Amino acid sequence: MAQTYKILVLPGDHVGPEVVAEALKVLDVIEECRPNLKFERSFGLAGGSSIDKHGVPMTQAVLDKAKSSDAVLFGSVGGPEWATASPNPESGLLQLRKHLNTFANIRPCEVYIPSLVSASPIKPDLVLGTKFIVVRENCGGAYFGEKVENPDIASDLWVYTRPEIERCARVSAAIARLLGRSGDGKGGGGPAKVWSSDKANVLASGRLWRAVTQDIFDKEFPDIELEHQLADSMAMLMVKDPKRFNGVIHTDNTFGDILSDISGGLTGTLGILPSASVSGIPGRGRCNGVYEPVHGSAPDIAGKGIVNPVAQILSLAMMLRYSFILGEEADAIEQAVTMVLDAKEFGGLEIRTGDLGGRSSTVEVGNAICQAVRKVLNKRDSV
Ligand SMILES: NC(=O)c1ccc[n+]([C@@H]2O[C@H](COP(=O)([O-])OP(=O)(O)OC[C@H]3O[C@@H](n4cnc5c(N)ncnc54)[C@H](O)[C@@H]3O)[C@@H](O)[C@H]2O)c1
Ligand SMILES: CC(C)[C@H](C(=O)O)[C@@H](O)C(=O)O
Ligand SMILES: [Mg+2]
Repeated sequence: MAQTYKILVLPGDHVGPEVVAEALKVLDVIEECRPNLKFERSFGLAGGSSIDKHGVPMTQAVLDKAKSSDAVLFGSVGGPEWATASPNPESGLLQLRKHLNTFANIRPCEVYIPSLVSASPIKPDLVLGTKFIVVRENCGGAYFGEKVENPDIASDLWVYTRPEIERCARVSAAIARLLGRSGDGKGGGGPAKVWSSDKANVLASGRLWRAVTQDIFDKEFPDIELEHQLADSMAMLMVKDPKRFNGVIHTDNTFGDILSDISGGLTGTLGILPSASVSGIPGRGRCNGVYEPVHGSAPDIAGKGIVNPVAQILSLAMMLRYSFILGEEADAIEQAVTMVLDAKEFGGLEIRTGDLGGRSSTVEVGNAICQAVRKVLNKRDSV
């Protein structure tokens, strides 16, 4: 009897549908190689495309469908044509995250092969070997506090409660254990170091963030090394000396948004950075989640067939790992991406999109990754 997983697919706007199409091809390959797994997919509108059809960026029907699914594969939303829409496309994504209580957003950044280094604007010896995972609080802070919006005055209440910080700290600790100090993803060398990033020198919410984080690590994770770093200097040091933060960066919603885009500056592109917004503690059984690249809808390159699908495909791998506990299949996707980026798969032929200095199309990269996934899984079966 096949194990069935229900996935709601929300491609969104602009490049969203282009990259989601490639991730779905990879899912087809997993099904083809693993006949005992079935990924039942339903589709919906989100963001601008939902505004155009329904007048709102997220309908109740889509929210209900998301809740009754095992996970959501999300593309990206927004674009200049909805710049004055109220509510705007982006608020649909926030509604979805809140509705599913995906309180932690896991955003890995890794520069692990020389061919990726060439795409980075940072000096090779500084950037090669960078491996950190931002764990961003995802359902609170300035994003979700009470808003005032008038023509002459506006405000966003940046509010955090103790339980909101505690649960995010538990995810950061779990990720530190899974990642391991050696960065092998299997917890090698004991838990990775956790850097908590805040503005405790200015913001009351930052002082609470720091105090609660320290409490939780003292009480529940005394074996994990924790260090606090102000978010502004962290942003500077991440660029100057990225490997300094190898480990886990535990931070609030706003700083997490910014620090995870700095990751894109380190890799030279957002096109390879995935993310998982999860509603539970990784490693402790299945949880619902929204799997979305860090990048947005990239209207500047949409419709040209040149967007990098890697971030979306790696987000799919995170779905398999965290929501479905299919670690082997997730590993296979990650390995396949490395094989393609590293030009190890196709006789040294460089298959990569323009953001990584290549000339391949979105579809060519997607096809190459599919082929590599097939190879990895079939090889495993024959061992
Ligand atoms: N998860 C989401 O849906 C999400 C995330 C971020 C931004 N947005 C929205 O996306 C829209 C555009 O935002 P933006 O331009 O500030 O950020 P963006 O992430 O869409 O693009 C920033 C730059 O990175 C490039 N880029 C992004 N993804 C790429 C990929 N996969 N391959 C190659 N190049 C890539 C773009 O071409 C652009 O030059 C806005 O409406 C924003 O609110 C949505
Ligand atoms: C589109 C927007 C709501 C979103 C965020 O700020 O969380 C995006 O920038 C991201 O990083 O996922
Ligand atoms: Mg962002």
